Amino acid sequence: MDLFPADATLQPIPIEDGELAFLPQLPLTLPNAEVLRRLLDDIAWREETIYLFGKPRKQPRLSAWYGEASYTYSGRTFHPLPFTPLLQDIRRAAEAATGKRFNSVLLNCYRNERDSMGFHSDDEPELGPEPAIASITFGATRTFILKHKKQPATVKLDLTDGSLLLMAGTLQQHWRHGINKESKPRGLRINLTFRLIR
Ligand SMILES: O=C(O)CCC(=O)C(=O)O
Ligand SMILES: [Fe+2]
Repeated sequence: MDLFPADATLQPIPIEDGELAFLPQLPLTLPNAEVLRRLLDDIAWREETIYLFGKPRKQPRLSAWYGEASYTYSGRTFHPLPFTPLLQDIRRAAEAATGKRFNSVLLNCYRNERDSMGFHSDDEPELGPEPAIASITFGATRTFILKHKKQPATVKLDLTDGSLLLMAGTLQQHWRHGINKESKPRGLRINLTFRLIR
């Protein structure tokens, strides 16, 4: 009997200038499909407006913040909603799988293949210089793309249903990441990025 099957422990993904590790299935008490359904129904999803060169634009996805610490973003202070029992369970599982501590979560809902996330680094000062961020996916697979800031290096990872990707070390200093729109039909996907805000 294999007591430590490879897909039950966090596997490092070799990458220069940062740390990445992947767990194909985060151990949870509920099946992934049930977690997806509850997150879709229970989270206070918002379609945020962003201003691009002064013009209002709807973000191409739904989002929500939950947790125990307020945070500042683009000069505004946000007060997240308190963790729900399900989010507490997922946080505990993420902490057990990674050995890191988290006190807030950004949720993003990609309704179909047209929803996306622009390239960015999660490098807000309140996350600290080497933040550990646990990215957990439910539902459809989408390709997570990392682009190095100084070199022509690109890394693509398929983030599958129930998986956890840990970003850590100097990754946010050296890489941007995002989710592109796709032309092939994709179903609903919910991603949670757990963070520690100081
Ligand atoms: O949806 C994803 O996999 C990426 C989410 C992300 O980059 C973020 O929440 O900062
Ligand atoms: Fe991010």
